[in-house]
Amino acid sequence: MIGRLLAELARLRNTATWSWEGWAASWRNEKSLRQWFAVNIASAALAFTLDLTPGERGLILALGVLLLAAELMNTAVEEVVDYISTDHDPRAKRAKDAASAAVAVTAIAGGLAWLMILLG
Ligand SMILES: Nc1ncnc2c1ncn2[C@@H]1O[C@H](COP(=O)(O)OP(=O)(O)OP(=O)(O)O)[C@@H](O)[C@H]1O
Repeated sequence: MIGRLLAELARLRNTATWSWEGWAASWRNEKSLRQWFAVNIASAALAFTLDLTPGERGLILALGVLLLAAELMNTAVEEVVDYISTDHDPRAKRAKDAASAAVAVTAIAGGLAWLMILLG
């Protein structure tokens, strides 16, 4: 029982370490992630400055974090595609463009939430 618990804790620690390594590598190599992070800071600052309800603040913060997650997935897709081949191929384009569109759609969700909150 204790052995299984320790193994599970070690697995969790590894998962956290690898996630941190993924974040750190993406932060170093992806300008877009750093830009979206800056947008998130500005958006969060505004959410805490304006007179919003806790639910509205929560929605803005959660959508901001989801945007960072989408950007990380976009980075993952780009890395995998380039790892498989850097040859030009319509499938590579579709994969990269779909991942990029996922970021755009998530950003639109955040923009819509802000619009609805501000327009009431
Ligand atoms: N191997 C490939 N085959 C076909 N099209 C590709 C390939 N690699 C990239 N593209 C396309 O070329 C365009 C630019 O892609 P690229 O990966 O250079 O973008 P990027 O400017 O580096 O993107 P980001 O700023 O998100 O990192 C996109 O439409 C992408 O789908």
